[in-house]
Amino acid sequence: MPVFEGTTLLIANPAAQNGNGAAAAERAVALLRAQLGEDAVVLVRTAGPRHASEIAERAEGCATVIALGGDGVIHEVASGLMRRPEAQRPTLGVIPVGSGNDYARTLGISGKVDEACAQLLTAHAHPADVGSVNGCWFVETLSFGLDAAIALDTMERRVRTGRTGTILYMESGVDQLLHHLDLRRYHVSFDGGEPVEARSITFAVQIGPYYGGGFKICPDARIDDGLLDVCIAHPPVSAARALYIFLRAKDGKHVRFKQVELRQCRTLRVEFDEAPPAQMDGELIEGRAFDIAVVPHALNVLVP
Ligand SMILES: Nc1ncnc2c1ncn2[C@@H]1O[C@H](COP(=O)(O)OP(=O)(O)OP(=O)(O)O)[C@@H](O)[C@H]1O
Repeated sequence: MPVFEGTTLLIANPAAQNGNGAAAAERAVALLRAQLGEDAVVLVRTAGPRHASEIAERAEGCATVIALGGDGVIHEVASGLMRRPEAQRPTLGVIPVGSGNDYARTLGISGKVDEACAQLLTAHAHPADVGSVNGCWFVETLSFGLDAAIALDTMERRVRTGRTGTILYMESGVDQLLHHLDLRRYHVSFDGGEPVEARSITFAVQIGPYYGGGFKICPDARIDDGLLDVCIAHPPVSAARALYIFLRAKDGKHVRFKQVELRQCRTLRVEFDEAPPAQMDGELIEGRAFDIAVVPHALNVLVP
């Protein structure tokens, strides 16, 4: 089906970015309707957690579903679409209105609503890989340890301080690095190989290159290569050194440090001694053992 044939469903989180999602949704639906027709775009506002994924899962007869909000609501919409049969899975478009906006950054979609709508209206559908972990889906990032603790800390910090974007992640990162630099012990097996025991500070599994609001943790990750890109930060490292390496990750320059290991795989299993802080696309995931795989080209996504 051509990208904008039939009804386009716009699923918007009015609470995204401290409430900016509400006005962004009104603006986006007006811009999309002006080009596609009054009746061609249906706006549904999410009422709370998991609502976006329920709406996406029921998106009958839509060629395209657009998620408006932060990485959390994009994650929910993509998860709902993944629960549909592959042949009836609409194309996913995103309008980023969040604090991190990492998936939109990967797709090259603007953080400004007007520009994002213009980009989507002339975009084409491109196949994207999706990650699976213990029966859940992720479109950009899954991580354990320090980086996940940072992502989870940002949620509480944003409510408390009202900050968003890179400054929010920087503040949180510095605080976690200086006060919670814990080593996690685990066994990991890549592509069905022998499990190896290791300890690390961070362990990120990526579909796209970004996490944490623009940190290029796996600079070479591509959304369509059928591979998971993994970044592991090994000890020994002091808090000051870890902070220095963390700041270099903003532009992907952390990869030159000997503590940083990058690798690619299609599946991996990681079993921690104790349940670590863990996040997928910025949302909390709980557990001690994680079975992770890539589903190549599982979802079509709109790219400029
Ligand atoms: N109406 C709503 N009121 C409150 N929370 C909602 C509502 N709809 C969805 N949510 C939840 O809000 C959470 C965060 O949403 P979202 O990711 O869109 O914005 P954000 O948190 O501002 O951005 P980011 O994920 O980039 O930090 C999601 O977990 C989602 O389930």
